[in-house]
Amino acid sequence: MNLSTEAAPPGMRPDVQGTGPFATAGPQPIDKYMWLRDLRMASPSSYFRVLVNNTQDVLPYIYTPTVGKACQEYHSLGIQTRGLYLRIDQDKGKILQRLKAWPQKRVRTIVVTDGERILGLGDLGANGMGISEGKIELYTAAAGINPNVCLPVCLDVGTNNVKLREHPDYKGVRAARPPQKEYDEFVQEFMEAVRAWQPHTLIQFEDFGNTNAFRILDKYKDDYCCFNDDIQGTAAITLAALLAALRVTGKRLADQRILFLGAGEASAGIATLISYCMTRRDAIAPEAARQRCHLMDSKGLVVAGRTDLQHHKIPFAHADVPACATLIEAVRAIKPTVLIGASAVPNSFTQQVVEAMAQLNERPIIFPLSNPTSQAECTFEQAWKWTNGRVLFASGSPFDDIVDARGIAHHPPQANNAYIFPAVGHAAVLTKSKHVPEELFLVAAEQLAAMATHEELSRGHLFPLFSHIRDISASIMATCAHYIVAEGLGRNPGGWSQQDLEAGNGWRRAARAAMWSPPAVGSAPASMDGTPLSSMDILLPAPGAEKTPSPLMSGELW
Ligand SMILES: NC(=O)C1=CN([C@@H]2O[C@H](COP(=O)(O)OP(=O)(O)OC[C@H]3O[C@@H](n4cnc5c(N)ncnc54)[C@H](O)[C@@H]3O)[C@@H](O)[C@H]2O)C=CC1
Ligand SMILES: CC(=O)C(=O)O
Ligand SMILES: [Mg+2]
Repeated sequence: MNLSTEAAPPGMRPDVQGTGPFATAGPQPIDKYMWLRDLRMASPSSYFRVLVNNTQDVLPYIYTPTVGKACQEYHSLGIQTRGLYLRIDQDKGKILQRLKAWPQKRVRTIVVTDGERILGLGDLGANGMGISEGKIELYTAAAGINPNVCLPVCLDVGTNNVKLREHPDYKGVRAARPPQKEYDEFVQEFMEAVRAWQPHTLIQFEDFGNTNAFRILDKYKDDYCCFNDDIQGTAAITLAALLAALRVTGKRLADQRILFLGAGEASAGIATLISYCMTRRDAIAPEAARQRCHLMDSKGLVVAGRTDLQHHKIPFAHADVPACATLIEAVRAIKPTVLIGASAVPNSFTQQVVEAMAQLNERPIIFPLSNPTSQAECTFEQAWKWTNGRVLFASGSPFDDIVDARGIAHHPPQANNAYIFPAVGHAAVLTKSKHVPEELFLVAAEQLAAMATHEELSRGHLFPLFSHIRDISASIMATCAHYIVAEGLGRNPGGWSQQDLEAGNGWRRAARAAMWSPPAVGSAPASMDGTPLSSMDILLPAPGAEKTPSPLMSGELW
């Protein structure tokens, strides 16, 4: 549909600074983002129908890459957030009080950021709320968590982004990030307050800077139902992509040599899970498995003897490789079968690097994972061209299809943790899991890796398309929920007996039944657990808005 010819529905912002979806110049992605936000406020049922029925089409607008731009401009977009800000200068010592005063009385899923590392865009302070909002929408769209029980949170502890915090429109705390002790006390107060307020709530840490992310995860992972999406969710999707690629090449995981550009949350998380998987699948020793993973940071290859290494890099500091300052040197020294980018350095997978990978491997596996698109290490087109179409590719943000000389379209798979976290998180919520064990990410990855059909694999699709995400999530949820209960960490989903769960596809049916869906057009807007959708202040539609036909619902999306 052409939004530029549509009239703005009543109650909706017609435009953003004159370039909106209804302007004659045609809508920009950020306008579509704003339009969807407005639709959510005006008519939540319509919004969730759009999201659930068109997830793949809408994904680039509510999520990467557009959410990156939205976070960069959040302070000047006139956004009214539905999330909860907790400010270190005003709410310290009063977080529980704030939570108890919040209009949602039942919350089961929280995505929380402190805004320090938003995608590959750096410290965006309070603007990071946009990422918590975007991720929480995917819990509903992809895994059917009732939106009434979802809460995006931003811990506003200040920002070291001086330009942003001095901007006249910036609404966050206008101070530098605090010292670690003060920061840790604030996070601790938040964790305890959430537990006191809502004991069975899953907490997803999102886009924290890596100096805090690893420490926070280590501190809370065994005592709280929580996980870090950038470390653990990313690990699972990347392992899934790799295992699916190996279904194409027919090679063993333990025979791979994997080189990472970037040695932060994503890379360390992926390398840890891959090596763990090697020990489980191919029965090799943990040390030998880690030897197959090589990380590069901004100072060069991570090798034994370097004295400047953060804690999370040390397991991957090997003695049997030379110090390499550049990626091409490292490719020549290590001869990787797999090249993974999680550096947020655009164009770092140069023609020389990609061609070297193509010389070393019949089917080079190349995953530029950095987000948003502007930070990707290379594009699909480049990887395709420089390997003569032999690449097995997956990227963090979406790229266009390539049509080859025979007219066959090749769709670049998206290796984004959005395939994983909604289902893993919903499984933890459904079973009231005490915590989120590391093993769950392995279970989820193996499940997803097996899903693409041989026909899909032959066209480079490592996973089924995101348009099937609810089916994908149901399978992952079922396996994860089963695992949690079998390990004694949680309980059977409410209303399901052991006998029902063990019969036929019992766990899958239970997962499916737990998925909330928006009400059909014309029916009363009620949620599956009986809570009226309109009972929550944040989701209150404008009077009569439900009757307004949405142009988004009338046919093809943009
Ligand atoms: N596809 C997906 O699902 C996900 C993608 N990501 C993306 O991965 C990127 C990195 O995220 P994190 O690991 O969490 O960040 P991080 O800040 O923890 O790590 C970044 C790493 O890149 C390294 N680096 C920076 N400049 C470099 C250079 N010139 N050469 C080599 N290494 C360099 C840094 O030293 C650091 O080790 C981001 O763009 C993020 O959006 C992160 C999580 C999930
Ligand atoms: C996808 C994601 O979590 C990130 O880029 O940070
Ligand atoms: Mg993230």
